[in-house]
Amino acid sequence: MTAPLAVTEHAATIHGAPPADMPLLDVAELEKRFPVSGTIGPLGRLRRRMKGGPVHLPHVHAVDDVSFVIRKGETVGLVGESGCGKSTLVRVLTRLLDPSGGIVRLGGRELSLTPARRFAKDPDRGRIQMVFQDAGESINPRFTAFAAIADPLRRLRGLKGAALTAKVERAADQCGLPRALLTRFPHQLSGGQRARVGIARAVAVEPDLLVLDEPTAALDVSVQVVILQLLDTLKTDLGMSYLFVSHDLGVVRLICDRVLVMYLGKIVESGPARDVFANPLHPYTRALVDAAPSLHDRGAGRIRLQGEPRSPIDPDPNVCRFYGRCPKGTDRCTTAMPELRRFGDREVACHFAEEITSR
Ligand SMILES: Nc1ncnc2c1ncn2[C@@H]1O[C@H](COP(=O)(O)OP(=O)(O)OP(=O)(O)O)[C@@H](O)[C@H]1O
Repeated sequence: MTAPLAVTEHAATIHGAPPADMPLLDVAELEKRFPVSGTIGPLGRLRRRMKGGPVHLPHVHAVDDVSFVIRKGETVGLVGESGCGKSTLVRVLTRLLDPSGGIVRLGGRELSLTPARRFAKDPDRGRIQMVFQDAGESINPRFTAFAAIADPLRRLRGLKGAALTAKVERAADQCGLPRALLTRFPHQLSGGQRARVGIARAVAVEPDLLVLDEPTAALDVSVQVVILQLLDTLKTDLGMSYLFVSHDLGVVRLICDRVLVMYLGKIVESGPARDVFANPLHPYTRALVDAAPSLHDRGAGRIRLQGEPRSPIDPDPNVCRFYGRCPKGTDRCTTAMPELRRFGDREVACHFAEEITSR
């Protein structure tokens, strides 16, 4: 297992010389806001400004001041309820979306300086690849398995002819996809085979970092196990790092070195996955662990907690996002947003973390 690296260590790489042991991925103060639909648009904003009216428009703060690092060879889990911002975060990291602020640095290169549209054709595009939840939906239905795997090799590596075929076949072999299936379309493949195509397509261009957005959620439990084993083998054989997004805390505890717990756009706790789940320090992580389906109920659905989350639209910067749902909440939580603080190899954003750690 890779040694843990705390969330705030990124600071050393933002200001001053990069350390010798530079993280593979360095995310600093990342923000992504979406305008609330039905708002007035750029022209309306201009009109309001000319009339001297308010120009601020409401925004969903989907990712709010998020910082973390991933080291070479590490598997980092990302967990949190639906709507906490996991998909938005990974879409910004993989440069499918532009951030509203902050830095994404991969192997020292600041990816966030390149607009998403331009990055799609960038030679470094292949260094960070994504595997989506449902390969059946993310693969073009008119592409055979061969064409799906060949597509990024053509676009990003400029391969064609025999060299292209050799790379596609190699990726299929690595992912346990029989070559005879390469001529089939997605609807002619089983869920597990489609998942293998999605993974082969991502690893064919030899990325440094694979971002897996619930890669097994659409699969039967028995197939999930086989795909997780495949991912484990590939990681060792190809020397990749993983960011693994999942609702399944059992799987995250099993395969991840570290975990990031996200709530309403913010990281509220991070640390070694086993320790975080065995002894959660943030009341939200505790609630998540308590609400997680047992082994018998695996696949029973997403975790749902009691109570309504606060609104993600222009949240009050002085109020803890978990206030209102938190059993520990007091007036203090409504006047000062708790910052992430370090406790050994853990980081926790709660005013009462000392109380919890000293139990
Ligand atoms: N294009 C968009 N426009 C406006 N709001 C958006 C957009 N995409 C996401 N959001 C909002 O951003 C917040 C985070 O959504 P996101 O899909 O990232 O959460 P999630 O944790 O990935 O959820 P799930 O696990 O259900 O996929 C939500 O409040 C969502 O409604």
